[in-house]
Amino acid sequence: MFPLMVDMKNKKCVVAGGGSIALRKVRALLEADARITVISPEICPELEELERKGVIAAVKREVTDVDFEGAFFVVAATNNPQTNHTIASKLSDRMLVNDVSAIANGNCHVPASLQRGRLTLSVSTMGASPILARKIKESWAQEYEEDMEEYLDFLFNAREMIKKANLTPADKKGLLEEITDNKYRQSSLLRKDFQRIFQNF
Ligand SMILES: C[C@@]1(CC(=O)O)c2cc3[nH]c(cc4nc(cc5[nH]c(cc(n2)[C@H]1CCC(=O)O)[C@@](C)(CC(=O)O)[C@@H]5CCC(=O)O)C(CC(=O)O)=C4CCC(=O)O)c(CCC(=O)O)c3CC(=O)O
Ligand SMILES: NC(=O)C1=CN([C@@H]2O[C@H](COP(=O)(O)OP(=O)(O)OC[C@H]3O[C@@H](n4cnc5c(N)ncnc54)[C@H](O)[C@@H]3O)[C@@H](O)[C@H]2O)C=CC1
Repeated sequence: MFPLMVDMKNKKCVVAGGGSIALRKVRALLEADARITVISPEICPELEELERKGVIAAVKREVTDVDFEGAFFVVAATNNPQTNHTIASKLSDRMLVNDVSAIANGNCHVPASLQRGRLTLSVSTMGASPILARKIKESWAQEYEEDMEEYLDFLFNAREMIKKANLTPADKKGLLEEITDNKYRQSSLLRKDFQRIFQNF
């Protein structure tokens, strides 16, 4: 397995199944601005609501092979493991496929993830214990609170300025190291000072 961040923006994603697990994957995909179609004979009220709002497309019937044409990512999330397996085995050589009922069938799976602006923390247990993955994520949530968002924006902007500055590579490296010191995470005053000093550089 190879951990990778994938740009899902406007990518065609097909979710087979309309239950609680399909809903969880759809919500995560919406965070990534994916273009989602849910196909399932029964569709839970929350997914129906998303369809009504025009946020996703939904088709009320069993999946067929043509539904997956041109898809970038497929989630096999029906409550029939055999159906999920059939979908995954047909598609996993051609596109990204996540079989929610068996890790070995697809070619990717969804880790537990925590987002703080530009910071993403993800953990997979390779299916050994999704609950442990969730608990690790929850412990990170204590350690990395909402303030990380602003700090990451600072790091991004400061790094852009450092990269463009007329400095030696060694000095740039020193500054890039310096801004990751915890004091900059803790003090917005120090962050502002750093940026002000650098702007006049
Ligand atoms: C392989 C994988 C495929 C995939 O879904 O991509 C997979 C597979 C399976 N999960 C099952 C069960 C549960 N999964 C959860 C929860 C989560 N599952 C997630 C991911 C993954 N689950 C992938 C591996 C990731 C990894 O190992 O790290 C999380 C991290 C992310 C997410 O789903 O978005 C999310 C935490 C959400 C969060 O972040 O808070 C809970 C607990 C709960 O719901 O609270 C239970 C019940 C307890 C239990 O069974 O352990 C079953 C048995 C189904 C059955 O009994 O029929 C299978 C199938 C099998 O066992 O092969
Ligand atoms: N990966 C994960 O995190 C977890 C995975 N699971 C697995 O996910 C499966 C689904 O769980 P839930 O969403 O809770 O089940 P659910 O019973 O709420 O929903 C299943 C959905 O699949 C649809 N469906 C059935 N046959 C279909 C077909 N041929 N084509 C399209 N849609 C079809 C049903 O209409 C229903 O909407 C479980 O059977 C289990 O194996 C369960 C818990 C966690």
